Amino acid sequence: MSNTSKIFYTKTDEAPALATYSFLPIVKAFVKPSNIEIETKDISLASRILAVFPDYLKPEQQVNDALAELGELAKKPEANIIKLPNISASVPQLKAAIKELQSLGFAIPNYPEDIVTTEDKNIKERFDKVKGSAVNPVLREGNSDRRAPKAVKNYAKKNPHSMGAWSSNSKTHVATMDYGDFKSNEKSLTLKEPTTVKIEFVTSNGTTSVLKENLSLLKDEIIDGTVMSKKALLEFLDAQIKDAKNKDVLFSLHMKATMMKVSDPIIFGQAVKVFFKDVFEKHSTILEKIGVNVNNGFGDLINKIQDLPENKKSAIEADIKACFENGPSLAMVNSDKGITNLHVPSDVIIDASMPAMIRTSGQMWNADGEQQDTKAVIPDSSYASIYQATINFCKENGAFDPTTMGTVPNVGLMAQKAEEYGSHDKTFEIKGNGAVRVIDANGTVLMEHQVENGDIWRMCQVKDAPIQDWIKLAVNRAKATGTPTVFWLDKNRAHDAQIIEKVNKYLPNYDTTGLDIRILSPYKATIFTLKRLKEGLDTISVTGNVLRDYLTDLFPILEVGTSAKMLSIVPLMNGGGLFETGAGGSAPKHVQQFNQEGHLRWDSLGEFLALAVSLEHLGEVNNNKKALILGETLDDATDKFLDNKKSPSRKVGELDTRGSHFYLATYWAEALAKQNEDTSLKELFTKVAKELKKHEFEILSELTNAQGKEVNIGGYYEPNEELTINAMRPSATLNKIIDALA
Ligand SMILES: NC(=O)C1=CN([C@@H]2O[C@H](COP(=O)(O)OP(=O)(O)OC[C@H]3O[C@@H](n4cnc5c(N)ncnc54)[C@H](OP(=O)(O)O)[C@@H]3O)[C@@H](O)[C@H]2O)C=CC1
Ligand SMILES: O=C(O)CCC(=O)C(=O)O
Ligand SMILES: [Mg+2]
Repeated sequence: MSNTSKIFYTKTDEAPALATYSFLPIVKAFVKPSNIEIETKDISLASRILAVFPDYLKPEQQVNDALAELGELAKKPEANIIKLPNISASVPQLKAAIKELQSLGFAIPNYPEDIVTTEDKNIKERFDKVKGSAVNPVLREGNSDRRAPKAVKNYAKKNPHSMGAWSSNSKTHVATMDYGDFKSNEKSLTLKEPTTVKIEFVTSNGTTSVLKENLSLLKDEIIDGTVMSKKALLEFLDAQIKDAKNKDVLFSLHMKATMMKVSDPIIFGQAVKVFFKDVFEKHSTILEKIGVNVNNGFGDLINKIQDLPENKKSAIEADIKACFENGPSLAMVNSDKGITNLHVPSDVIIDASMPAMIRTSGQMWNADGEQQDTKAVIPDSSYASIYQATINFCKENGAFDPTTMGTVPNVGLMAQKAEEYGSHDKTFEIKGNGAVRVIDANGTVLMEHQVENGDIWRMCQVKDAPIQDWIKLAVNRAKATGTPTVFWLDKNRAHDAQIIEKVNKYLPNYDTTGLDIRILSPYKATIFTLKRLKEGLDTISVTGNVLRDYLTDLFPILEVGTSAKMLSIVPLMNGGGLFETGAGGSAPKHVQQFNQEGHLRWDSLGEFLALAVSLEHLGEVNNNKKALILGETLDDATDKFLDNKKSPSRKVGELDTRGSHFYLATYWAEALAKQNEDTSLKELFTKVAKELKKHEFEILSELTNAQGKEVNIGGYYEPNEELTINAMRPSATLNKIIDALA
């Protein structure tokens, strides 16, 4: 079969991976009679680790590099990829996955703590390919169009999720730097000609080292360079820790250590060191000796001191305790288990963590498991103002009301590793004092920053073709909806000023008569958008890559309760389609509940929406009528699914993900039975719908019986296939109907 009638479906991690074991057999069975093939590509963390170590594995254990294959496919017109959320692994997660794989007999090496030999270096380089956000940037060969579909909005209006009330006396606030950070030090320019640059570090005594060379840049590409001053950062963190104590609010740090996998773990580590300053000052020698790496969080210290002799360990523990007693209270990730905001850099990820706080009356959880006002520390000031503006708005106006509020779709500049989210291979922790220079092929210094030991210097890029595509997408969405459209760009920020020039250059290429398109700074755009939002009015946000990420969690979480219900389309620049399932992540908390109680609360609405647009794309590109019918009927089924409230419940014993899939299948079959455009599909699915309906009670009781007990699927990162299938497909009656179709 040619690729043209093929949809690629990703196997990922955690909750969406579990859901796939239940949902994918249904999908495969429903599309098979129309000769549409679904091919699974395993891009889970475990599979990606195995893919980089073929030489360490037995031949039968080796796996293809499915991510690289999909990355190539994304550049071709025939691409039709459904992408579920995956783990962007922090180092603690990587280590846990490695340990699990080793225990299953895969002889992969350990993550090297210290780089001594060339082999260590080689191993670390391979793991670095897997670390952090290593999947999405590879597949995102297009810009992003994320919005809440009408049916989802209407559902939320009729069935509002809970929203914590806001008090005008709330002490919650955002703390961000006002000098020395990435925003303040940014320099930016647009290249007039193509060139190749190198990045050099020249120490104050004149020694030069090359940080990166042979970086090819295109004509009209925008590049930025900037630096986060370590000195300024430490001063800021120290002041905020004291201020949190004085104001009696929780101290919380909100970073994107997964996507910004070089800079943000370092900043996270600095926060750990400042918070536990006395511990690190008093015990520096021993902590260094046992290899504590604060970039992996406070949890790394706790883990590593476990092996110390009892007297040394208890001395350190006593000083930790003193830091807790003398410092402000820390926001908690899990109060019962004593896991703080500073334990693991991937536990609190800003795009989801700030909206969760705003939805919860601006509060986070303290060590006693109670809600408390919070200082949200976001060191770099590039985007922090949008959260402060939202917090101010909630203090003045109270919480948003999901039954009346408008919606904020997003058009995001994302293609080809745009902006900060593509900067990790050009981010460096500077060792010494001196200057960092970007030098072009003619030897001209394009940019230069004075730096000090420990500063973080980085360069970002964004090519012209993605910017043009992004502006076109924004105009298309504005035209399709007639909704006011705001480019969130700050003329006083170096990078944004360059982008604004391009917007002003390319926008006149379109007929924008009657459209309301404006450019506002992120802070002003937030206020403009929030006022309208409260009045029930919609506003399209057109943003760079970081705000795409932040806003497509912030607004959906406020509007519809979760970003998992977003339609999330990436029209690939070469004509293909990448369909992301929602805008959220892989919900590790859902796996905890599933393991403990056999109840999975993962809502697959994002998968339903993505599959429908994927089928529609397949139908349009290939003139495949059956695919179009499957897509349309799936949308009808999703509407009915929402109307009948068949989303998973949070409570064990009630309908969970598996039961929700049964209902979706039933409604999809019914919609196929009802349509009159294709008689063979009509006949076939009339029978399927009848069977599903007839056995509803039996199927539901089989699914409910599988709940209420611990579930062991033989692994977390690499669960056992058979155990997982059994756990996720526990209804023999349902399986029989689906398998007969397949
Ligand atoms: N596109 C991608 O590949 C993305 C991947 N990630 C990765 O996901 C992991 C977790 O990130 P995190 O910041 O915790 O964010 P998540 O979005 O995964 O989870 C936060 C919370 O959102 C709610 N939620 C998310 N998805 C669903 C869903 N389908 N149904 C119901 N509720 C949902 C859950 O709330 P509740 O617990 O209240 O039910 C969940 O605990 C990380 O490894 C991160 O790197 C993150 C973002 C995008
Ligand atoms: O790739 C990642 O790590 C996160 C992606 C994300 O949060 C998003 O696209 O919204
Ligand atoms: Mg996100």
